[in-house]
Amino acid sequence: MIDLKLPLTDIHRHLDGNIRAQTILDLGRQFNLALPANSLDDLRPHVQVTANEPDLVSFLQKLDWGVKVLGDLNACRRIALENVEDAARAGIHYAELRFSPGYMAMTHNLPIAGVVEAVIDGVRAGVKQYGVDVNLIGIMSRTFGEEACLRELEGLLAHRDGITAVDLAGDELGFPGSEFLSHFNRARDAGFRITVHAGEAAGPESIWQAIRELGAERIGHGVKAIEDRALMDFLAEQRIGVESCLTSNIQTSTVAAIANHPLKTFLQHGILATINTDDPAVQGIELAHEYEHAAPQAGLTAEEMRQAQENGVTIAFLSDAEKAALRQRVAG
Ligand SMILES: O=c1[nH]cnc2c1ncn2[C@@H]1O[C@H](CO)[C@@H](O)[C@H]1O
Ligand SMILES: [Zn+2]
Repeated sequence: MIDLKLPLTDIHRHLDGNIRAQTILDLGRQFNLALPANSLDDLRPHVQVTANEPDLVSFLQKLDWGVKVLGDLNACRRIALENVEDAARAGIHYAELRFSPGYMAMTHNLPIAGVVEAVIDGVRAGVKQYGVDVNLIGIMSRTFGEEACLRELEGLLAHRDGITAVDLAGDELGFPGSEFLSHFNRARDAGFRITVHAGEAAGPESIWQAIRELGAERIGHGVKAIEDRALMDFLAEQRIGVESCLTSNIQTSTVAAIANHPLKTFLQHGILATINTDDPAVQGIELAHEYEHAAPQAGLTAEEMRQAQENGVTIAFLSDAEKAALRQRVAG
């Protein structure tokens, strides 16, 4: 259940994992691309999870059509704007939208820095139009290797002022964090905040690595921390935030059954864990579903959900003044 007196945040939400099926059809037509289907109903199984996937990498393939239709920078701007509209419709007050500019640029060989600029521009227009607060997180997609990630980082650095943080996402098992030390050194030198997808496909050692070697202040998913008591203590003591995404973890087969999701244990352990979507359009869910269905099924009490909602403001990549303003705006 969502506490209407508190700000509603979604701080783990992939902009390029939330491209509307209708927009994929529109852009496919606009750029004359052969799509796997020509109607919404027929397209849906190609771009949305219909049954749980066997693993993370299979799940991630569902995002591919969304970026394959990004035929020019205007298309990137469009999906950024629509993402802000979607966040507003979901009742979100503050969103951190993340995107992988190299992944978006890949199919049509778009300039990566141009993609970053177009996303920033579309989000700015959306913020004005829909009144949601948004910060952007730039993703380096580990799936495509070190050099591709370096090009993403450079595109993000070219628009440093429009980007709040950087993240590492994609195939965690195939591309361990240890391959990206220099990327994160540069990102930290540039003053970016740091969050890393870790402990989703790989084990607790991947979370330790993200914190100690990449400088992660927050962890995306972090599910496998449940296997390491010392790590859970460390996350709580050091106030390292955990961005939980309940339905996503079921759909990627990271967690076998929702009743066994570790979020409740994390909260009981005093970890600053939060409730987020991940890739709403691909998953076929919105944030309300996570609070109203997934979280109760994961065994959270109303008080634990309230705590998770509160944690969303606490660990947001905002200044103390911005957090206070956000609370004030919602409390009215
Ligand atoms: O749940 C997830 N875990 C790991 N990586 C993800 C997840 N969802 C999306 N991406 C990755 O993020 C980039 C697009 O923003 C892509 O690299 C996509 O594979
Ligand atoms: Zn994610």
